[in-house]
Amino acid sequence: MTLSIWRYSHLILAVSSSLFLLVASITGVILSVEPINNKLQPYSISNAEGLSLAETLANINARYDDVISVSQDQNGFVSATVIIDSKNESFYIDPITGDKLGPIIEKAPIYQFATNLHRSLFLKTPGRLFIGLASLLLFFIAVSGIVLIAKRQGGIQRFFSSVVRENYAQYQHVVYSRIVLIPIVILALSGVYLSLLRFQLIPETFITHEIDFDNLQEEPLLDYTNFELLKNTPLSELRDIEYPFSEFVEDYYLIRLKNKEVLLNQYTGAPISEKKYPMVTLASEWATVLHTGQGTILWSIVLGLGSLAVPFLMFTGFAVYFKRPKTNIKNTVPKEKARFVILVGSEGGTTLQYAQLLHSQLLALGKKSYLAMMDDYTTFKSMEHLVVITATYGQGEAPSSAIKFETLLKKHIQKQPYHFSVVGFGSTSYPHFCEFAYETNKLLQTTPKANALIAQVHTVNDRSFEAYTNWATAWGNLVGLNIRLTKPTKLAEKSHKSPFIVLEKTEAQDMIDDTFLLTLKNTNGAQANSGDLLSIVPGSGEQERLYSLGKLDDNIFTISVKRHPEGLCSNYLLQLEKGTTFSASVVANKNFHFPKKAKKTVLIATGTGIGPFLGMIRSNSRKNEIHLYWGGRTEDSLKLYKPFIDNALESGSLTTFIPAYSRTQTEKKYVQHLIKQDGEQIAKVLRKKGCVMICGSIAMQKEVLNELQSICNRYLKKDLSFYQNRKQIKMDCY
Ligand SMILES: Cc1cc2nc3c(=O)[nH]c(=O)nc-3n(C[C@H](O)[C@H](O)[C@H](O)COP(=O)(O)O)c2cc1C
Repeated sequence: MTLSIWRYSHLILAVSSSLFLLVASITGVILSVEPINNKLQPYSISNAEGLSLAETLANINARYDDVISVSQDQNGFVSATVIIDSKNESFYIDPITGDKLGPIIEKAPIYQFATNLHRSLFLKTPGRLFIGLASLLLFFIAVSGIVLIAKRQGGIQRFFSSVVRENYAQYQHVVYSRIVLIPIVILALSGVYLSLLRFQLIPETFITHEIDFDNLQEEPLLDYTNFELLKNTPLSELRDIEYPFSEFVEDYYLIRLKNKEVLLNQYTGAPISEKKYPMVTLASEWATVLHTGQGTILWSIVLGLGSLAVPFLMFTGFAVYFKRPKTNIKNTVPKEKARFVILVGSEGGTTLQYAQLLHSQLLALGKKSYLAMMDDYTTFKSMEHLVVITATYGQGEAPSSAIKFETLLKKHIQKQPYHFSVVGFGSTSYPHFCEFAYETNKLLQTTPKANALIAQVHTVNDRSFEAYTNWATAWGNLVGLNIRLTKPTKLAEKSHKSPFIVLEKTEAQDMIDDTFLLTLKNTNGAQANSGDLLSIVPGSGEQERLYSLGKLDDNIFTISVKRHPEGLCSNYLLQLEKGTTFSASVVANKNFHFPKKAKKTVLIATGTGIGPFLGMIRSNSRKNEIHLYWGGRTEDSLKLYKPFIDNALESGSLTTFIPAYSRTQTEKKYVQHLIKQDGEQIAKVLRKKGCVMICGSIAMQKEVLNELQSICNRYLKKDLSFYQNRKQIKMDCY
């Protein structure tokens, strides 16, 4: 079944049962306190479990003349019903001394109220039916939830591997449901069972004894303390024992043990009848204990927490659904007439939102653009340009709107030639970054009539609007259109601007490879760490640009900037004078913070990617092992950072610095070559729970990841994803 079917089933089940589940779970939390409260009453006697039934009865009979019955409840509390002054009295007793301990616990009104609401909503039979159905739906919700988590995590074997955080509600929903799913499944199933029992859909069977009254003997007479069964059965096995009603031989001891019922001749102690409880009875008891937690504090707490989690999961689950972008598409141009066809592979709807920006812009430019999902692929008679924009899910799999794309692509061969371009939306936090986009690109390359406009897939990490718009502008140039996408407010992050003062700046004449460093002081104390991003908007109506921050001191940061000849932001930053104040905001990038616990870290960067690492190395006051691999063009390229690196090596905050220069020798050397060369040492870092951090271009990231994968295969016999999931590989590439 496809992911979307599971997701919709999960949602519909949750919506249809939400009110009942809310009532049942809140009352369930209240009811989970009752068994804990009961169990904590002082009626449990240590050492009593070792007593035999014969000893227990002897102790009680010695204290009371007329005993009617002795019982033991789920808490292990022993009670007796005796006649005192011609009146029946029931109370808890000490089975060793026979002392009266206290009155039988009565259900407090709050528990009585909660029980009625929980079982039947005070609606008697219809209420019981609703609650029974809600339990069944809860079971299906839990099962579909398990499937969804397994799919999201990339297989059941990775069920408990770390969850990629996309937003608060989604993260909490997945993390907490993994913890409470098992108790919820048990609660739901036992609830269904108890409802079926109540409606007699599971027939309750009762024990009936056949007694041969004519053959009951009074000889050989034995004292009850010598009855075999009473002597050999421990008290812990007892549920209750009813004494003979009279001295007639036809009256007997009725003994209910945990697994059977026995009738004992009161004179000889011979069993008159012995019957094991039927499976249904035992199953019903188990269902009751599992559902109510009676008799165990630990299970009651688990059930209480499970019940408490239900409203929380409902809340976060609905939040996930309502936060999901709307995905309805309205086309004004019929597909037969469209020159531009944009196909989207999306699951959560964000990719579609981005695609809609391009579609609207094309329409605004008077172009015939048609927007559809990848699974709507068909014959497009006038198509000249196909743009496929797709997310990746699972382990590099298609999102739900692109599952049939491959089949459809082979089925509907276009008559006219056309150009195609593929944009991949994904996240470098997942092991198979944008893999489905790469596969789609490969597929299109072998499709008749399809010609690549841009051979490479353009990847967009973590919905970076900047990365997307860069591609859109480049694509527009190739097709002769001036595409300038503007970030819709709904995609804009809410960030608070702070004033930053320029403390230091590489002078234009000192720039190497068009790169310069800016040292900035934040004057109103916005908190940031190395690896967080500085968002700068170079002019009103312009898109933000993000720069990775290196924290040099409290409120002092550095950014490493590559000037692009036409780059609005890089040129804006370059012309800032020392002492100038400008406005920017900090965007948290928690996944790219220096690891707190790792003793050894490998940092890999090219060009300006070194920026955040400068801050991380500076903060390494504990002198943990840090190895920095850096790729630049020539030795000259290092000039900007050299004083810093030399200083760090001298102070011990950096252990080794290994550069790769691509233009100093005839044979080009890149960081991935260094990684390959030092594979064994890097494997050791990963094995010792150390961390590898990568910052720089996506192209470099791809090569380095390939090398890391080979290192993991060769030295560690594990897939790279194993370390990615443990956050031992951290990346921030652009
Ligand atoms: C369950 C799940 C699995 C994902 N798996 C991958 C993956 O394997 N590779 C990748 O690059 N991105 C992966 N992503 C990230 C998405 O592709 C990315 O967030 C994308 O922007 C989602 O677009 P959509 O909202 O249009 O579906 C995954 C996201 C989720 C929620």
